[in-house]
Amino acid sequence: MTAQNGEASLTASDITDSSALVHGLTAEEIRTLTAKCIEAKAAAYCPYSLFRVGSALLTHSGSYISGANVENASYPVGSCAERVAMGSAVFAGHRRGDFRAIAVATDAPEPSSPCGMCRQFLREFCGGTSRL
Ligand SMILES: O=c1ccn([C@H]2C[C@H](O)[C@@H](CO)O2)c(=O)[nH]1
Ligand SMILES: [Zn+2]
Repeated sequence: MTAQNGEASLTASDITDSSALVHGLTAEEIRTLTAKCIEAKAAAYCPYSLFRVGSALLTHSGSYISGANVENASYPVGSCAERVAMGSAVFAGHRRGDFRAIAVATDAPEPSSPCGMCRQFLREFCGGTSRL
């Protein structure tokens, strides 16, 4: 699930029961994921791109784990928000099969989807059933 909070933005309160059904989550879970990934964006370290990204994971046990992008002067060394969130989750003890959903927020007007490196990184822990 991708959320933006620039213009034409999605906020947690826009989530309806039917949009939640599409993702196989409850409306409350999507609202919380939306709020958490937007909040996480504020912690981004992105002096090079100036593109803030926040991410939030929901585990089957009901935990929410957030991350934001952390850049580096050597650009490829930086990490996307999704990998920061997943790295924190793994550090907290979560493993493959623990994840129900991952949400991503940016300031862009259109939804943004994870890059190839994040897809590979997430695949290690999400299998094929986690919702984006
Ligand atoms: O899904 C995405 C796409 C981009 N970025 C970051 C990487 C870089 O710091 C900045 C610009 O690409 O946004 C993420 O964190 N997640
Ligand atoms: Zn990425």
